[in-house]
Amino acid sequence: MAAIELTGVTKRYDDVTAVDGLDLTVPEGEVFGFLGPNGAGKSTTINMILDFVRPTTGDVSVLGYDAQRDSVAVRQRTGVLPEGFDIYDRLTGRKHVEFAIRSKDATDHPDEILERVGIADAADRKAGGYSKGMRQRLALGMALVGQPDLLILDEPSSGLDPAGAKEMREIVRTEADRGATVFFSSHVLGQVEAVCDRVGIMREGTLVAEDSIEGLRDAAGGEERLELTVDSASSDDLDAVRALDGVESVSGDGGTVVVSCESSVKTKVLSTLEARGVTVKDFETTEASLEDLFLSYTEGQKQEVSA
Ligand SMILES: Nc1ncnc2c1ncn2[C@@H]1O[C@H](COP(=O)(O)OP(=O)(O)OP(=O)(O)O)[C@@H](O)[C@H]1O
Repeated sequence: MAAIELTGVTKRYDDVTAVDGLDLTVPEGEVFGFLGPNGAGKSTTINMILDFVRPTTGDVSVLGYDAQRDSVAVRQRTGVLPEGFDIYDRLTGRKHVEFAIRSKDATDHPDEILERVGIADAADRKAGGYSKGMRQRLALGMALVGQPDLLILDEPSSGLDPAGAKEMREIVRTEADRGATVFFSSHVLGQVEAVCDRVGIMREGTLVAEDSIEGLRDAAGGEERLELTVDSASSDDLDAVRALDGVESVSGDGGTVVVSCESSVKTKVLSTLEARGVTVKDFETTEASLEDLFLSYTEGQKQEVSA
């Protein structure tokens, strides 16, 4: 069963088509990064998954349920970090989490949740006084309540400092390891790269790419350059590397081997040399920039600077 399945989903607002014939399947247990520039249709898609917005046409199924008919069941098993999360200024962080626990009929301990998201120290402070990043951490904590089968995180890194963004990624991984599906949106590829199994890139309401990070790298042109320092490599050794699928060019002068190849064959290059008795003392790679690739998929649209 897919955790999320959208089939031919379109959402129109008067003359704006926010989402245009979208087909998207996210298997259970996957960490899926949903990317795209401002206005690409990410929030609209998330809102349709949660039945906050109804599609003009098409079907949305979530955790095996019809997103519209069974929206209560979907929300019960889903943890959501919404975009622009509203806090209750007068309530403490702990009260927020207690509220989430009650509304989900969950048994979590509020302090454990607050500890996980790094704001245990501020548990008894009114959330109105929290910084932007602390609010974001609180929202993430509330989403984690009840061990949801599906986590939907809309721009989870927004407002987080680098340490917070890293902690967020670790939490995403931990949740995935216990079997949850994680679907999160971002307009910064770098933030999802380290944690996603797969990404989808939206542009003007359609999915323009859907792949693993590795696959995206290959699509970036495969222009990865691998520079190896070896004890000695003969021309036969170089020929053996040249013969590998995905290797574009090989040059070398005995002590150095330079290979242009698809990123997926990097390890094959190393193991081929080592199997031939060549000792690899050191290596450096220059990777294709994913951010450049992301822009190549989405360019032509106005880009706002991300928060
Ligand atoms: N309620 C609405 N009424 C009219 N147009 C809307 C509405 N909601 C979204 N849109 C339009 O649909 C398009 C997609 O918006 P959406 O919020 O889904 O994009 P997004 O990818 O989430 O962008 P961002 O990264 O800025 O949050 C935009 O052109 C937006 O103006």
